[in-house]
Amino acid sequence: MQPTDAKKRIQDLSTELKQHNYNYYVLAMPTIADFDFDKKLEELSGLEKQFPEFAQADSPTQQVGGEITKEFETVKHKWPMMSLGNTYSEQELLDFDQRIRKAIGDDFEYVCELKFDGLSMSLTYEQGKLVRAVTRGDGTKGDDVTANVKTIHSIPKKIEDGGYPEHFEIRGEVFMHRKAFDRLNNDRIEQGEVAYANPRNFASGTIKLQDSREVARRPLDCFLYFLYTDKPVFKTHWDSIMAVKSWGFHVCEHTKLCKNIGEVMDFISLWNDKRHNLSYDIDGIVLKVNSYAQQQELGFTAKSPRWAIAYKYKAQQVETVLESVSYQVGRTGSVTPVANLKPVLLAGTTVKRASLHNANEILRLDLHEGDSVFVEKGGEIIPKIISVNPLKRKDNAPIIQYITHCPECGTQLVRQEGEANHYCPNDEGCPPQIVGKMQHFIGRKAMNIDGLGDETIETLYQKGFLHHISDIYDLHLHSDDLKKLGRFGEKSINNMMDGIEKSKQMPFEKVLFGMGIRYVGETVAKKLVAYFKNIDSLIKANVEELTAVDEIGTRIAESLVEYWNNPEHVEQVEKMKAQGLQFISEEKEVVMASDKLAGKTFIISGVFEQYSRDELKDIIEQNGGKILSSISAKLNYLVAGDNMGPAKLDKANKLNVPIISDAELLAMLE
Ligand SMILES: NC(=O)c1ccc[n+]([C@@H]2O[C@H](COP(=O)([O-])OP(=O)(O)OC[C@H]3O[C@@H](n4cnc5c(N)ncnc54)[C@H](O)[C@@H]3O)[C@@H](O)[C@H]2O)c1
Ligand SMILES: [Zn+2]
Repeated sequence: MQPTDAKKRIQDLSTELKQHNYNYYVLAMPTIADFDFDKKLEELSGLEKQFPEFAQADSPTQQVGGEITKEFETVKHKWPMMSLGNTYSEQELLDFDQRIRKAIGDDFEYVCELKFDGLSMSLTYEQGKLVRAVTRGDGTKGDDVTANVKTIHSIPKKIEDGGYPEHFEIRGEVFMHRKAFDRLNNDRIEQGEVAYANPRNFASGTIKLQDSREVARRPLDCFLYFLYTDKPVFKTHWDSIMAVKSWGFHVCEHTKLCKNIGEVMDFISLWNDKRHNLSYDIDGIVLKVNSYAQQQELGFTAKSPRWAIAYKYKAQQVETVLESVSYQVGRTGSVTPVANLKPVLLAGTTVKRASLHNANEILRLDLHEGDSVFVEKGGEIIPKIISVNPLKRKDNAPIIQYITHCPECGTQLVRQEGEANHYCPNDEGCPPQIVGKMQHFIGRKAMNIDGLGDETIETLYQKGFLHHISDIYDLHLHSDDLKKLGRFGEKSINNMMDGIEKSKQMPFEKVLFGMGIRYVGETVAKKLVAYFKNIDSLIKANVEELTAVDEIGTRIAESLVEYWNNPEHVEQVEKMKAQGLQFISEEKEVVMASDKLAGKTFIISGVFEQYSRDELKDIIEQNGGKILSSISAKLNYLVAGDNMGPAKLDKANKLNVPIISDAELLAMLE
């Protein structure tokens, strides 16, 4: 390669890889397979060796890929959190073993561990108490996510028995079991939210949430695999890990002490098959030189220890033929293209379909009719088309054109600026949307109507009884016609009517969630109801007022405004009000406890140990205080808990707003 070309390639690769790092670590939404990422990184590393004059100081080859965020307090790591060298080749593993032998001789052992596919976490314990949890961040500094990590059950908040050092740091991988991922991700898809591609991304996205109560709802687990102490306590990694286990930490039972690289290879091939039976994802094996003294002799590179390496499994791939592309329309109108494939066996199951995600993905693949495609089942649960085999493309094969009109109702599809997905806007006339909305409404998490199921909804829609959610509450007017259908007995019709009647008592937040407005999931519905109290104020609210609510961003706000812009939706609400559904939150009667806070204004931010934010809000209001929606010079107090965003803190400081703790707030009432 010519120097000018090399210079350009190095620049391009660096820029591209930095963007991928951002997508992966910060957004938890990568757009490229790990294998391709690693290949590009390897190419960059090779070029930098050949042309060191063009290597950038902040090259992705020299730094851990993550970043610290603005949302959490930044903490400097006492011991840097590094990456691991990695390889996909057994030959390179043997080379690694040779290098070690050259440096320290033949007398050493390896500890082999599974390489859990999650995110690394550093936990600090003092006197046996968990005092801090910090993400890897950029390797030197990380985000303080203690409040969120405290919700993980398998991490001890306090160690019971003695025998542990007074101060220690322990590191491990936070991850989500596949079952929990499937369940929660399906909920997201149902609510029209962006789905996560795999459990790793879900875990990583979860740890960075601002609301610890939401984190607590998403079950995470953690395996520990490094111990750091000020004074040396153990001689080997193995001994430290065994001790850690005896203190009550979760250490993976498959960790194995290996005498030589041969035993390591056996471990690798054993887990190549067995990994599919684990309840969580691993993406490889980590081997670490066991003795601490030998680790010290070997030392570190800029980015990773020389005494450890990861062997990564290549995701299994097969080649098959694309038979057709079909399009599914979901309850929220979102259109998902699906590739129908010639059935093929992959990682133990027959694969017939693969998700194509959206129009961009079809473009990225440059997909043509009848193409031969490579399909992969990696961390992703749903198989994915990785690439096309251009050699097998038939001459004149037409390119796959994304549909312009809804396959279910013929309406022209829309695609909002900045969004990847197409939508069918005809939510009042598109069958899967109409039926899907009603099924969502009666579902367990929404109105939970007994005596009415998904199939009945489908039938009643087809027979012309149901079109809108509100029609459910008119069904009692048609019980004779229902009997005539011959499908339902008297008893089941009575049950149905009972269930429908009872559901009128369901609280406003369930009704709002049940309406199935795009991006308004359970939590969002609760927040909106707590803030606006009744549907009329919610309908009137503009984007600015909506985003003043804790955790409501512009995407949700715009979706709501757009929804209420349709007069049919407002009419529906009026009809359901008349039918007796709840559109006002049951006001907790404010019993004034005192007027000690009269005339004072407050904002509550962050996470508190003893109270939820709502509880603190009640306390303030019951004592005559007022809650404001944004920080201004008018604000009297900012009540700050853990993990408050630094931007808020900054603003409060600039405006000289006093910052108080929950304890100080309570002291004002004494
Ligand atoms: N697809 C993308 O866009 C994209 C972008 C950036 C990074 N990546 C992927 O991430 C990898 C780089 O990430 P990395 O720097 O975290 O390195 P890594 O994942 O290759 O290895 C280091 C990490 O492994 C984890 N780990 C799991 N089990 C472990 C164990 N038993 N012992 C020690 N550590 C263990 C730790 O979190 C540690 O930080 C790349 O290999 C790449 O595949 C992908
Ligand atoms: Zn449609």
